[in-house]
Amino acid sequence: MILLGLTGSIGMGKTTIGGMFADRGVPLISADEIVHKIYAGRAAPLIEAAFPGSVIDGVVDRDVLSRFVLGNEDAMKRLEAIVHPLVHEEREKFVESARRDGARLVILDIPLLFETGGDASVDRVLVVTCDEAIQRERVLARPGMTEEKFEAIKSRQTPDAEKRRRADYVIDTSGTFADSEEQVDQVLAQLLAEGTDG
Ligand SMILES: CC(C)(COP(=O)(O)OP(=O)(O)OC[C@H]1O[C@@H](n2cnc3c(N)ncnc32)[C@H](O)[C@@H]1O)[C@@H](O)C(=O)NCCC(=O)NCCS
Ligand SMILES: Nc1ncnc2c1ncn2[C@@H]1O[C@H](COP(=O)(O)OP(=O)(O)OP(=O)(O)O)[C@@H](O)[C@H]1O
Repeated sequence: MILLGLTGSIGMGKTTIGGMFADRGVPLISADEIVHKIYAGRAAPLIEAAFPGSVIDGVVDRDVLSRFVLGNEDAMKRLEAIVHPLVHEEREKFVESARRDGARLVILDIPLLFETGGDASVDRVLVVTCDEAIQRERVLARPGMTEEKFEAIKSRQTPDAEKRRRADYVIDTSGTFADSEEQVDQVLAQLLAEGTDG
């Protein structure tokens, strides 16, 4: 079974590209989705204890939490120390179950793959990229996004050019959705051919 790490900087299209692989039947688990799930569950009491007032009705409020951590490196590190081990556990469970099901390929969508050294525990890395101007336009169009928030997030992410250098596969989402679908088909064909070679 090939473990493919999927990553890319904010707004470059990880989630969209991951969805295209999932549409083609590839099992995929997303770190962001795990975070959403545990913020409504077992992470909530731990986060409330560390960042009082950040949990509302049992669910982590991401806007409140952002105000604690964005631009505050110490606070962000404390948050990550709570969240990342739980994410890791959930991901391991998923990979084991895909292995039991006989999957040939599993995709792990991990925004911070390089930043957390996760690239060492996957077999191949796919980086999703796009033109910087398109990235900015997409991200600033999101509700609640500000220039400061965008810069704070970007400053904690490995630069796109470095990600591309370290990738085994690159998909560029600057074009149309059809262009992206075509690149997904090409990468998938290469991966499955590799898997057959043993
Ligand atoms: C800071 C939080 C509250 C902001 O939530 P919000 O819903 O506004 O944004 P969202 O989660 O969609 O993230 C927006 C962008 O920031 C990136 N990002 C998220 N956390 C981090 C981080 N710790 N360091 C760098 N970039 C990050 C995401 O990958 C994405 O590109 C949230 O991202 C969070 O709780 N992060 C800590 C957990 C974490 O490390 N998650 C990353 C995947 S494990
Ligand atoms: N050709 C394309 N391929 C993929 N996405 C595209 C394309 N054209 C426009 N988009 C848009 O770009 C946006 C990419 O956002 P997406 O959520 O996939 O990025 P992301 O990298 O997962 O972001 P984040 O890091 O914040 O989680 C989506 O709104 C998508 O509709």
